[in-house]
Amino acid sequence: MSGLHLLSEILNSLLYILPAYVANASACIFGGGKPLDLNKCWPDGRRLLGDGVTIKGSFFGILLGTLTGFIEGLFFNAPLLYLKLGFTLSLGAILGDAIGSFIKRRLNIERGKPAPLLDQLDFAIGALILGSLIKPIAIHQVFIILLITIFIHLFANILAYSLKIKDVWW
Ligand SMILES: CC(C)=CCC/C(C)=C/CC/C(C)=C/CC/C(C)=C/COC[C@@H](COP(=O)(O)O)OC/C=C(\C)CC/C=C(\C)CC/C=C(\C)CCC=C(C)C
Ligand SMILES: Nc1ccn([C@@H]2O[C@H](COP(=O)(O)OP(=O)(O)OP(=O)(O)O)[C@@H](O)[C@H]2O)c(=O)n1
Ligand SMILES: [Mg+2]
Repeated sequence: MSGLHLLSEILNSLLYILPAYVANASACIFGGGKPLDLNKCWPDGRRLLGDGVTIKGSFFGILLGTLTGFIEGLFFNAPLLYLKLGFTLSLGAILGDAIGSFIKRRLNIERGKPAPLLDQLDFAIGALILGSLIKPIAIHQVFIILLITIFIHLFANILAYSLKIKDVWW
């Protein structure tokens, strides 16, 4: 594979997963308030999801991620396909992040405490599963996305921390 080919594979992968990135970042930027689990606990006595998964964050995450997909679709001349893709990627990102929080609570990891790899990849895995129902991608692109997401997520979180949008840098 030539360098140029690799670069275009990476750019294509980033364009594919972009709505999920916007969904995750928007949930963080516009989130807060009433938790999605409505303060309910699991039989283990701990919260179902915790205070880090909110109704407002989930709503704006899905809305702005879907809008991002639609805007991409205008460029690619397939607005309806990308609207659907944007929606499934965003819903998958928010669900994946919520499942990540569910797993963290079951492992007795408090809200906001780190769970390496799970924190970086939960939303991307959720997005890839639902997004591929609308527009499947090759397996090597899945690996490119997962690998790059680890670094972009870390970078975005450090940026969000320095902008005081997040309390921790992971
Ligand atoms: C465009 C529309 C319709 C709306 C814009 C929505 C919006 C407000 C977007 C914000 C994007 C942005 C520039 C964010 C800056 C970074 C920041 C403050 C992020 C806060 O995110 C925190 C973190 C929370 O994660 P956690 O809950 O799991 O702990 O979210 C992680 C964020 C990301 C993984 C992605 C952030 C990155 C982007 C949104 C843009 C990345 C862009 C590229 C990699 C380049 C795209 C490549 C091509 C070819 C276009
Ligand atoms: N569906 C979501 C996802 C995220 N957020 C917001 O984005 C922040 C960062 O998300 P994340 O790092 O996933 O949450 P944590 O607070 O670290 O909680 P957890 O340990 O459950 O991951 C959350 O605190 C919350 O304010 C939200 O409001 N709604
Ligand atoms: Mg999380």
